[in-house]
Amino acid sequence: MNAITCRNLRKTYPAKPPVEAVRGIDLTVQVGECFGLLGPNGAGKTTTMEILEGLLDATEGEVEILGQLWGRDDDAIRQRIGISLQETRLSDKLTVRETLQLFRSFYPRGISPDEAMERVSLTEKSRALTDKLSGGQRQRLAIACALVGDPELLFLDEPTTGLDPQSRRQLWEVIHEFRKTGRTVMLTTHYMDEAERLCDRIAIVDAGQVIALGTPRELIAKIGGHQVLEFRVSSGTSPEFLAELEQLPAVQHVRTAGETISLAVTELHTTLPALLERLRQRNLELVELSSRTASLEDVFVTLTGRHLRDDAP
Ligand SMILES: Nc1ncnc2c1ncn2[C@@H]1O[C@H](COP(=O)(O)OP(=O)(O)OP(=O)(O)O)[C@@H](O)[C@H]1O
Repeated sequence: MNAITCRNLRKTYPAKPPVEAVRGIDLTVQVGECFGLLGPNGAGKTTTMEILEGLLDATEGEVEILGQLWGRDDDAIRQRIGISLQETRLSDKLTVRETLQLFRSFYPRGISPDEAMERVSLTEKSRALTDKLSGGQRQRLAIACALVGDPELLFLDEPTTGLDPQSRRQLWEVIHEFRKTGRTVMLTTHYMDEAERLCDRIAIVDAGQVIALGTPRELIAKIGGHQVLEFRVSSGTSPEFLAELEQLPAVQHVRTAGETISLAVTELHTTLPALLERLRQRNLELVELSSRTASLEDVFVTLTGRHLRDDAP
């Protein structure tokens, strides 16, 4: 049995012109996996998640959750999943404990509100009204609400968007603890570090389609180079020079962003001396040079020519 199976998922929003938000997505998520949908704003991640969560009807396609079908076994599925939406509206008239008691009342079985608070480290705030919580605490409460029914499968839509680094790490820890019990997590994010850190497998989504699927390592291996060499030269570059770079040993891809040139390389120690020699022959002065390990951001940029986040350099 898989935790999630969907076939040929499509969603077209009625608008003028209609918006094809999801354009034929097939996914299989195994029990115990943490699976991530990674993609830029508007890629169709939330739409896909909401269909998988049973909150939105697909235009086409079928979704099976833990061996049961949306449209046939809805009540049974709802007892087995927990959902944390991109934005959770909590009643500001309720305390943390009351909020969790309310959510607990929706499920015939589950964990106690106290245990849910404990799991997300909110015990000290049990009597605080929800509108007195910080952003990170509110988000942890939203996840506690998703955990209070003791779900087998947890859906998290952009769980850490807008949070400070410390709050993000706290949330990662909550997810990590949940997974220790062998349960499944499906999340969306546009933070590549989050996807790399949390997910066993990732589907990179762009314009309503999966453009790459695999473990973070497999995806990075797909672009050919595990290292990225970035540099700038003083006097600009020419198309001939860029073409020459592609011929350097161990270079898989050449990319430019403004004046910065990035080379995806398989063997840094082979490429670097050859690059320096080429610059010397062309009388080009190096102004900046750095190397780093390739990331999922590099995968996305290589596949689409765009960055995952609008504010990325
Ligand atoms: N109710 C709706 N009516 C019409 N278009 C919609 C509706 N909801 C979403 N869309 C459009 O569908 C596309 C996919 O949106 P979706 O929210 O699924 O993307 P996303 O990847 O989750 O992006 P984000 O990270 O910004 O949430 C976008 O072009 C969006 O504008």
